[in-house]
Amino acid sequence: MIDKALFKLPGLRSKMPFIGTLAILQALVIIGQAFFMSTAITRMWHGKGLQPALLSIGGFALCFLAREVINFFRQRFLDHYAYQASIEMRTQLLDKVFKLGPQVAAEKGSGSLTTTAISGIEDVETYIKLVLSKILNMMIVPMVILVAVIFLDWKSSIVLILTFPISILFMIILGYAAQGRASQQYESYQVLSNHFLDSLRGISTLKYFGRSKEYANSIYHTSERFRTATMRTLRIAILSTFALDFFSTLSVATMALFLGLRLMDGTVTLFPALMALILAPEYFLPLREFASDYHATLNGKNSFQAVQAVLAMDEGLSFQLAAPVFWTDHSKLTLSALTKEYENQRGVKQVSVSIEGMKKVAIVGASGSGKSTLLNLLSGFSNPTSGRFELNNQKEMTSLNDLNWRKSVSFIPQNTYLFSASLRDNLAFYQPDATDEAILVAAKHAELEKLVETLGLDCMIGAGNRTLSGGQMQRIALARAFLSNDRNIILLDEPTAHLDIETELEIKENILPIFENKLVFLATHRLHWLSQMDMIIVLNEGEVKGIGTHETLLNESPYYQQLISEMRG
Ligand SMILES: Nc1ncnc2c1ncn2[C@@H]1O[C@H](COP(=O)(O)OP(=O)(O)OP(=O)(O)O)[C@@H](O)[C@H]1O
Repeated sequence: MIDKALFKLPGLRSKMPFIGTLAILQALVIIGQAFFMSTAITRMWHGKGLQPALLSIGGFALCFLAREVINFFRQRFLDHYAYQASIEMRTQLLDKVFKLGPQVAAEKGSGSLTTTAISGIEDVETYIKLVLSKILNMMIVPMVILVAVIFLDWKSSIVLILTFPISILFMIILGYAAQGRASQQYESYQVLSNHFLDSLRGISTLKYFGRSKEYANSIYHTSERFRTATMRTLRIAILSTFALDFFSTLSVATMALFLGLRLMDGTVTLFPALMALILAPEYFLPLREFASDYHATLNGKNSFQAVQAVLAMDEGLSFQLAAPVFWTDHSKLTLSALTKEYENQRGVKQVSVSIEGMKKVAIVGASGSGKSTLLNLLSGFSNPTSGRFELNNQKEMTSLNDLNWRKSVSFIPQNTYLFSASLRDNLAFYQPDATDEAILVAAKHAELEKLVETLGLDCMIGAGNRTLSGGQMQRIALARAFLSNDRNIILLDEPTAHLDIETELEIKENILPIFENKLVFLATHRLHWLSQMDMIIVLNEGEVKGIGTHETLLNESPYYQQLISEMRG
């Protein structure tokens, strides 16, 4: 029910004594309420009239008020603390997601991450409030009331002592069953979130191929699974509420029966009997209040664990760069036995290569040979499963997932992401302070002159705005790289894949001068790049099949010869 990691929340331990003290105070005013009410009734029962009872009624009203005031302040205090803690947790979560980079979205799913960061954190906020108020109340209030009942009438306290552990035991048994169901519910929620977001992203493709109805059905079935899982959890949660209500009512009734019999026997007087009876429902109240929010507690616990799981993810950094790297003729990057395994075991295996100075390195291989995987490792967007990087023979790193490294590279991925922003901001992505003149020069190099003329730099593009073709998007990615003066390491993943061969050759003329005085990694399927490269890494099923210049590989590597003839078509 309570996750131990919850106690590691900043400031929580120091707040516990205060909330515990409020729970004790609350128990005392409940006893006060019962005392004054029993006194008033007893006095009136003994025919002393209303006058002497008025003082006790006033005392009762005061205790009632004090109880409400304590509740109000405790609630405000908890609301404030839980809100602050959840904001802090959301900030940590987002920080961590940005530090981990795209690999966390690939691993957990963007939909699941988004729901964790939004509704998940809200569930955690409720969870913190519930744990701090209801669970603490459940541990303190019944005990204080029990002591009072023991003093009033120890025989009545036996009923309370016997039924409380039974109720708790019952709750634990149901709790285990509910936990399993709630975990299934949470898993199906994550699947639904990912499935929904993926379908939304691919909606135009689905529509284009006439498969949108099929997907609508698939989302319906996924949400049905989530609904069924939710209903199963709720069934157990409601069962536990019913069971607790039943046990507490039964024990209060049993106590009332025995007290009635003993009152008639004269073995107990009216005042202690009445006060013990008034206190009995209060004894069970914290337990019942907790049971009524049981479902929310389970949701909150699952969300809390999901957040903790992301926060505990390894950033894969054994060493952090102190500043962005400016690549020089003497800089050196060594990859040693670099391996990246996905669940399907593919990726890249044991890649070892050393690159020095302003080299232009091509990565070639058939589709699925691991080109993008290697570029993602070089960009720091994913962590290797094993192996290491060495920078300038001194800094050994288990991953390049380092903010300063990412600030050193321009990365042109296969699919360019356009931000919902102006054309200017999209072009100046790596160089936000670039002047309009510099932006226009970069746009010209990327053959985007006409587009800029037609739309203007202020035109909003990206999600929800003006859409661009695949080729135009890729040219924007190239213009971004052309504009980035401070980053002289460029990674390009099939940079011209969406362009027709004429445009590609035109842009190539502009790209080649920009490659000068830069370290370049270029993954490509196109033959015409290879003769202009200083080094070619040949991959086949994730393994290196050869490293060298175009000429040496042509003479020495039969696999490269075969690949080249396949590329020629
Ligand atoms: N996120 C991932 N999860 C699981 N497997 C993956 C993932 N990314 C790539 N793979 C697998 O790793 C292998 C290498 O993929 P990669 O995208 O690196 O190849 P590629 O040479 O760039 O292919 P292409 O030329 O088609 O872009 C493939 O078998 C692919 O299915």
